[in-house]
Amino acid sequence: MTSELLRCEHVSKSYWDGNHHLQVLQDVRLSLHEGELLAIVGSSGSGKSTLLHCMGGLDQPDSGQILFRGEAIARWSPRKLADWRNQHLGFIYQFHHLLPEFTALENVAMPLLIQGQTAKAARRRAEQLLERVGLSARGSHRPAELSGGERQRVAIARALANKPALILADEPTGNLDDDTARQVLQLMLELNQELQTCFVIVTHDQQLADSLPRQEQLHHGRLVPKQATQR
Ligand SMILES: Nc1ncnc2c1ncn2[C@@H]1O[C@H](COP(=O)(O)OP(=O)(O)OP(=O)(O)O)[C@@H](O)[C@H]1O
Repeated sequence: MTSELLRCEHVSKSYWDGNHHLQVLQDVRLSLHEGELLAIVGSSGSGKSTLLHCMGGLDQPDSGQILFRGEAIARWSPRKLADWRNQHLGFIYQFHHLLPEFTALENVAMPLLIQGQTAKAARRRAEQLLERVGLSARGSHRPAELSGGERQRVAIARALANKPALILADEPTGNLDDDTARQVLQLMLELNQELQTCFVIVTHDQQLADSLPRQEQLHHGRLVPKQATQR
């Protein structure tokens, strides 16, 4: 059994919409191990993105806590939180969020340059990553010159640049046709196996979640057994 990477302990979160408190997460308890691949599934508005944001320290729970390798991230200073994100986390979004004025290679190299690597080292690693995601011939293309699936492959390569322990992916295939979505998902599964990088993949696609090794279901902000959402 590998050791625990991230734990959500009794995480609850609500938003105030001007008139009411909207309870978005309720007593979420979740343990993730190094190298795991987990799908978080649930209908629109069930709290999936909010939970992912809390896991990545981009949003704070009202109560409960998130622990990374046993340390409560809420205790960290904003600087430590930012350093932690840079060193240990990668993010993938539904819409790739690549920088439009930079090439695929430059987009992948960017986190490495920000981390202080030399231009040469960053370029070499970016080239290796683009090759791994099947895009070595596309390094000089800008995002607008790539297909949707290629853009997501670049986004995956960029998320992996810093060799993170954990990748948080919010509907990474939500904007792709079925075939391309399957290929992108397959790539993430392979990378999870090869690199032992832990992936959390948020999706509302039950079929996709069923093809993954582990899934947790959110229903009105609570983690529930799968059959409980089918009522
Ligand atoms: N910053 C915010 N302020 C107020 N309400 C919010 C905020 N962020 C999210 N919500 C609300 O919280 C609920 C859960 O949102 P969340 O984005 O986590 O759901 P989701 O399961 O990811 O949905 P989807 O699949 O549609 O992206 C929604 O009702 C949403 O409107």
